[in-house]
Amino acid sequence: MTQRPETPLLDTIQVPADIRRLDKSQLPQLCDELRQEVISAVSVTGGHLGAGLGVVELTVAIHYVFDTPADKLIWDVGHQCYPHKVVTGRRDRIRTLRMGGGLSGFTKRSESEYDPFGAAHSSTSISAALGFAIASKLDDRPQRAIAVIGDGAATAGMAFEAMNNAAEAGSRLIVILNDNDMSIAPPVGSLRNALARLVSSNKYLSPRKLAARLAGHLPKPMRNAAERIEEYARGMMTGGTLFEELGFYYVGPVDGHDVLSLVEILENVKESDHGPMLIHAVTQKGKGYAPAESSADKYHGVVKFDVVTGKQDKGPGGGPPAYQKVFADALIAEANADDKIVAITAAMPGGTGLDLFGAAHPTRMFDVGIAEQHAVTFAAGLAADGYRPFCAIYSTFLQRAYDQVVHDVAIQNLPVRFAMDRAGLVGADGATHAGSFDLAYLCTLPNFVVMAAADEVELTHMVHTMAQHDSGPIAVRYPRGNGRGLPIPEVPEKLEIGKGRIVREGKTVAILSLGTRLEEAEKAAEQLEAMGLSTTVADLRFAKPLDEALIRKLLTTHEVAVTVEEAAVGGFGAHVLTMASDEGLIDAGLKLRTMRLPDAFQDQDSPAKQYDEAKLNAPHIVDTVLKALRRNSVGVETGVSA
Ligand SMILES: Cc1ncc(C[n+]2csc(CCOP(=O)(O)OP(=O)(O)O)c2C)c(N)n1
Ligand SMILES: CC(=O)[C@@H](O)[C@H](O)COP(=O)(O)O
Ligand SMILES: [Mg+2]
Repeated sequence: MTQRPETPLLDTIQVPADIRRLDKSQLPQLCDELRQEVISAVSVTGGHLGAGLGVVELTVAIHYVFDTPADKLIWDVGHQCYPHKVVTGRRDRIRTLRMGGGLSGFTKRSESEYDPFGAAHSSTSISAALGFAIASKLDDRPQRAIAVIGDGAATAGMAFEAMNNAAEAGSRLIVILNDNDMSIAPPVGSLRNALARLVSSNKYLSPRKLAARLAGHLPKPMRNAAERIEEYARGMMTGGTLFEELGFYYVGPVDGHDVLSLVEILENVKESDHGPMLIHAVTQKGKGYAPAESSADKYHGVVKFDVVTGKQDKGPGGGPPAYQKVFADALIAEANADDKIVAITAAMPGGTGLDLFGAAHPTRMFDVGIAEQHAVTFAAGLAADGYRPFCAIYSTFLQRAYDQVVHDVAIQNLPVRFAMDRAGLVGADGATHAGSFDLAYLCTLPNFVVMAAADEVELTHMVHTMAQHDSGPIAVRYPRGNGRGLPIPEVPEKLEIGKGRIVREGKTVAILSLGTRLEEAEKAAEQLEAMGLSTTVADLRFAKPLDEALIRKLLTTHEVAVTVEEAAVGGFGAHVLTMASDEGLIDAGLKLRTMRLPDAFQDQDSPAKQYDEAKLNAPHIVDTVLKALRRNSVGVETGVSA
């Protein structure tokens, strides 16, 4: 059991008002204790550690200076919010982080009044904060909105869309740029270089110097030419010109770990009336925990670990490979044989496996930063000019680029390949990261081919098939986690587009599976056979185009047909139903049922528990069949239909 740290001062803190009652001189000790508490908690829960350690001082300083929850504090992504949760009435539950029934791993409105806005997908904080700031302005309330956005999240277009509008908010909007020179991987692009120049070419701004500047600073409209020259000179010197031109008063760079200096700077900022302020805080991801500070990823995401050694409990190892590795290995093999294959990630090289691809083909891997919309249209441009781009974006994050998928890829019928990892339910990250909707949002698009891999062998075949598919857009989905331990074929098959496969022959019941629910479908078939119900299991492989011949055969030769998919309504099952209805296949009394994710956002839990809750495992498949056949749980006729 991890020894809990001694935290005598933190023990006196329930909510931020308790922090505000402290003497300023006590804040450094509070930060130390808060940091130890976060390390201890995450060592037993796992989760996001590095980002939170980097904002301990910012958390304490912001809550000390601003009147939260009246002043709205919005954390971008929200993965760094654990220190915030400890000091906002949730310390007693902090060791339930990301567990079923426990605290969310991100900020969440339903969890606390101190979480005015939910997060998890990045780059939303300034837009949301602007909403609160304008509401406060319209109501003539004094409340401010403070957005804390990381240097990675700041690379997304949405952040600039919000900054472009920020002037509206006047002094009610404060943006704190938390610059730790890290995304999940090292950050990329020109903004990163601009920030690095800014930090390297300037000493930290002192509270006294800031106060002098603010005192001497005239409101923009009154500013004369001299003032403007001074501002540009300052901007050039400080590099804040970019933000100044976007309408912010740039304050920085400041030391994001000097809590007393932060407090004074924030107090200056709070009193200023110079319009939207952008404070450039320089921090260190993983700050204060040596194993995190010294690791390449700064312990961005960790499993349970030993606090003393930092050693993570990753299990015995040697099990089946993660799907992202299977994907990467397959793509590397294709790229070895075809120099037109390129790969694109939106700041997720490790999670997608493209870090492996980049090691093998460094000139053909592109990390565009947190910029999914750009990634898709960038891929479309490459495809339009004869390349074979593989856009590897998690299912949930691809949602952000849907118009680019429709407008730039589908309508133009460009051969962009989409590798959608984390399809289906993802466990600890909860509803914001579930890949529930990609079948619904892609299968409705003309020209698209949409596949779902049932296991690692199928994924290998599908990557090969995608590499050969030049006639239009094609996507494959596969889940978070590891394969079934099946041998990966040396020579992958090129699958016939739109053709599924029978994996088990039967007569009475047909289970039409799409994706990795196949394993549960096969278990269900065993259970049904034991009740005397002969069961066929098919892996349809393609959600679009459907294997209509196979579906027609199954639906006209079995009494019951059940579709199963790890996706929300509107995907595979819906399209099978549409086909069955169009062809009158359900007119003659066929019992057809679709099994899919519930019409609900499921909170975090283990994937197994989530799929049980979603009624998408073997017992529920059996139950669906028995109810359709009006049989009880042991398969005996009851005459009662479901
Ligand atoms: C739209 C979107 N794309 C990708 C991610 C995955 N992601 C989570 S945190 C992160 C890096 C964020 O970097 P930064 O904003 O600098 O925060 P830090 O972790 O450095 O504190 C990424 C890419 C996401 N949450 N949302
Ligand atoms: C906070 C965030 O969005 C990422 O860190 C995400 O949690 C990664 O998900 P995986 O752990 O499935 O790669
Ligand atoms: Mg960062």
